[in-house]
Amino acid sequence: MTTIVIAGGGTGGHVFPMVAVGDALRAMGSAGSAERAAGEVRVVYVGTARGIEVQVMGGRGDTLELLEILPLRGGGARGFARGAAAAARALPEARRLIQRLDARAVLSLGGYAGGPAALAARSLGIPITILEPNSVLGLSNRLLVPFVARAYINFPETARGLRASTVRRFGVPLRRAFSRAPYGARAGKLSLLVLGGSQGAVALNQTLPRALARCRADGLDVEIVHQTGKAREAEVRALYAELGIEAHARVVPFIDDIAAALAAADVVVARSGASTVAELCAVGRPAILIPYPFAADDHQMKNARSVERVGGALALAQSEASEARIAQEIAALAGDPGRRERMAEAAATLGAPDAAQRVAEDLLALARAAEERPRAWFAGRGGREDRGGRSERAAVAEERA
Ligand SMILES: CC(=O)N[C@H]1[C@@H](OP(=O)(O)OP(=O)(O)OC[C@H]2O[C@@H](n3ccc(=O)[nH]c3=O)[C@H](O)[C@@H]2O)O[C@H](CO)[C@@H](O)[C@@H]1O
Repeated sequence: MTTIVIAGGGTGGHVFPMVAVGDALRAMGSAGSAERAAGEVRVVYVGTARGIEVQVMGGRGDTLELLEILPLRGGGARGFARGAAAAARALPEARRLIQRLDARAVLSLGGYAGGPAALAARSLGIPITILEPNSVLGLSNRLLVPFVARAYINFPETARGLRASTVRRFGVPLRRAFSRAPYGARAGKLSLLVLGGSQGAVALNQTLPRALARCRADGLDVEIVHQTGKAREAEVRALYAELGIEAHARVVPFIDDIAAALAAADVVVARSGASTVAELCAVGRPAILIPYPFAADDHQMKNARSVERVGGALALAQSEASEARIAQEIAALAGDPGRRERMAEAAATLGAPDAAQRVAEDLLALARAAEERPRAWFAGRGGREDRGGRSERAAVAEERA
């Protein structure tokens, strides 16, 4: 059996690609698959108690191991120092965990747990890889760059600063449900889907109801499905009611089946987290993207611009995204089904629904190649020295026995 560790977490943007790769790996190791002959595949997720991995992986019955780690970003210099100290303390714990799991490869998505789990594995001579769905490498993945055997990326510009031999541009791994859905642009009623990312978006919660009210006051037949984020639905529902348009708005905190919601939408108004954008493109829907303005290195704007450049979306900075402007853009799209159709087509050119499968295949090949090689090969490249010619794994197995 080959055990692969997928580490990271925090928000949906980290956790859902982890799940996507994990499911693809398991499918490859299950009966009926060509890779099955080489043995079963076990996937273990490593995260922290603070992220949504606890709910997501917990809800799916996956194996999730938790490390105790603090964020490096967001608390200023003192917060960084505290986080770095906690990460350093987490290393021995992570090392014991990787040894206990007998992991053959580690994939880090960044987030709190990704760095320590991957560094621990590297120190044991186990190949490590990173996955970066955004155009700019996250902090924890950036620290791992010198040690990685592979960097799975989505945007071409992410390759800058990475060793070319390690780069594989497969896209953002998506859960299986996401695939191209035919787009029947028609005049008449417009179904709008508002997505605030895994946590919802306060700015969209405040602006979209008012924009919808304007559209309807101007005689447009627009209906809305509005995802608000946890514990925000009551206030958003109240706003639609106050504006007298509650009959035209379905307000929900979270949507379990985003693929179906996208397929049912004529136009999507959304934040531009990497997975949201990738899912939009995989399904092929026109969008108005309003990036979260405080994302690290403004990466959401870069995500949005990449779709805008091919003609699949309109990217609106939050400072420009007034209710009047949004209403105006919705009206323009409502009145031009041909344009919407072209945007849907354009967005779909960026779709990569097979990214999870491609990452899984490459990762498994890497793990199996490493299994066959003496551990000293890795140790010679910066990993820990082999003990007396025996592989580290053999030494660990002996210690355990
Ligand atoms: C505020 C912030 O820093 N956000 C970051 C976070 O966003 P966030 O966690 O919002 O991530 P994404 O937009 O990338 O992905 C959201 C994921 O949650 C799922 N989903 C969302 C809502 C819902 O109701 N149901 C549901 O299943 C989506 O289908 C998607 O798979 O991680 C992304 C990936 O690193 C980054 O690009 C974002 O900048």
